[in-house]
Amino acid sequence: MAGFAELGLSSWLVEQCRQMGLKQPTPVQLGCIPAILEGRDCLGCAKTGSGKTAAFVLPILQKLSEDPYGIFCLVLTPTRELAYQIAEQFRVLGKPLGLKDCIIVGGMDMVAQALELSRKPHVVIATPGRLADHLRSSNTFSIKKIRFLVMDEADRLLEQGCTDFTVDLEVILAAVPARRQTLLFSATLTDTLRELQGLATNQPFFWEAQAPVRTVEQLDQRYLLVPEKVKDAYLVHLIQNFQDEHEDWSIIIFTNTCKTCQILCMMLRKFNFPTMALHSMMKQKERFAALAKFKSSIYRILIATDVASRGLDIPTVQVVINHNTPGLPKIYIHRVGRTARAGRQGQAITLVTQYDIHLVHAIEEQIKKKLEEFPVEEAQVLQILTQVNVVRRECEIKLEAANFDEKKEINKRKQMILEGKDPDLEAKRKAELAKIKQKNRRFKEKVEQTLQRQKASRTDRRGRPPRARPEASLSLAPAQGPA
Ligand SMILES: Nc1ncnc2c1ncn2[C@@H]1O[C@H](COP(=O)(O)OP(=O)(O)OP(=O)(O)O)[C@@H](O)[C@H]1O
Repeated sequence: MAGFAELGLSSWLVEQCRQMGLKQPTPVQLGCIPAILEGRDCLGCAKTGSGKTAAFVLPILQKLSEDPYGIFCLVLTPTRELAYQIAEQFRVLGKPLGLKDCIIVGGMDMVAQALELSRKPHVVIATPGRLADHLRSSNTFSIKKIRFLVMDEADRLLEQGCTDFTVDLEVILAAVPARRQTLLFSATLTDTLRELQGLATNQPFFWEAQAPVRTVEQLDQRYLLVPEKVKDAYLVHLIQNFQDEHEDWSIIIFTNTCKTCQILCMMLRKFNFPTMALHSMMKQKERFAALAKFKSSIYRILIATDVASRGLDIPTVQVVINHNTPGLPKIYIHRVGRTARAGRQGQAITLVTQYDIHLVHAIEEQIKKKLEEFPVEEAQVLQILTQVNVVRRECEIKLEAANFDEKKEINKRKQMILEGKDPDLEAKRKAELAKIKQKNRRFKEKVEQTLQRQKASRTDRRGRPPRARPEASLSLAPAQGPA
């Protein structure tokens, strides 16, 4: 098998790889590095934990060493934590170059960032929102001459999820040169391939790992069917067992909302589990601190929203627990990909309620693998059920007293103001929309009731004696429809 040197990388980079413990290139590196060195655009789709970051960092560093200037490369990524992680890889592998990097993410001091940008770093690693803010408000730096534009987790950057990057990306794409190399990477590129291909037009090279299953082989994937009301007792039971059976352990638990994340963190701490929370309602400094404490194993459990589901590389994580079944298979793929990375073993357990079974089927269909049931002694769970529910309720009350929802509302308003929207006007629009929806729903219900009655009356006329129907006068007159 070809080594890093055979891919066309210079000896100093091969030495950097050796020092970092990267002995042989992974398949995505084997495929993409030569194409990028040739000057082609690249779309790299490979499983989680397969070394996609080095697949773009190494050839960029090589090109930078041949013609060093700033700003040479711009890397966009959807989350702040991921930006820091990518910067770290650039720094370590690019040390002999004296690489200057600059991280531009939200939640950090904008003035300090502007100053750093004006010093022409070689590589800028940014989340789209904050970089677009700088482009709108400052003319002390330029990305007009960049050679490389990288979009890590490219499908997330382009999809219109709860954080929509479209407007910010427009600002950024208008500021970069047309003549550039564009590199797009993700474990789930294929879903948005058509949109992505519009960005990579320079002899694009597409690399996709050929594998029957979309998740890694070393990952043991389980589900646990639990009634909604006893979910938390199962969670506590799972963690307790894992703690009892392993000496060196780390778990990431994913939840669907910031509030659940916060409540569960408080609850697990009451049971003396060393837990840190990570979600978007936390201050950025707290987010970094939480992650650092988890990475250094001071805390063994990280309970997070999907802000941590993509890209984070924490080799010690042995288990991922999905407290809720992800609504999209692609979110599942990224979440469970936080374990079993770089050839290591790992386990993923998804808590499934009776309402989520269809979601599990969708996941299985996408990943092309059946999840197996995780065996649990129900009697043991029942023993702690009341205690867990009482503790959870206490935590909920405590959080309510701390005005968590109110803070969320304030944060939302701040965000709207930053986006140039009027929060009161938005609230009014939302309320009007809700009213119209409610009116529509009522109208639909009335129509359905009327149709049912008409059907019943036809059946009656065909044989049975007619029943008294006082409300049968309801008609389908248009006046009853929504305005
Ligand atoms: N050639 C290699 N040999 C051994 N380990 C490697 C190699 N390349 C990268 N790694 C290691 O593999 C781990 C995962 O790499 P990386 O974070 O780049 O994965 P990824 O493919 O970007 O995953 P995700 O899709 O989750 O973002 C890292 O710890 C990295 O140091």
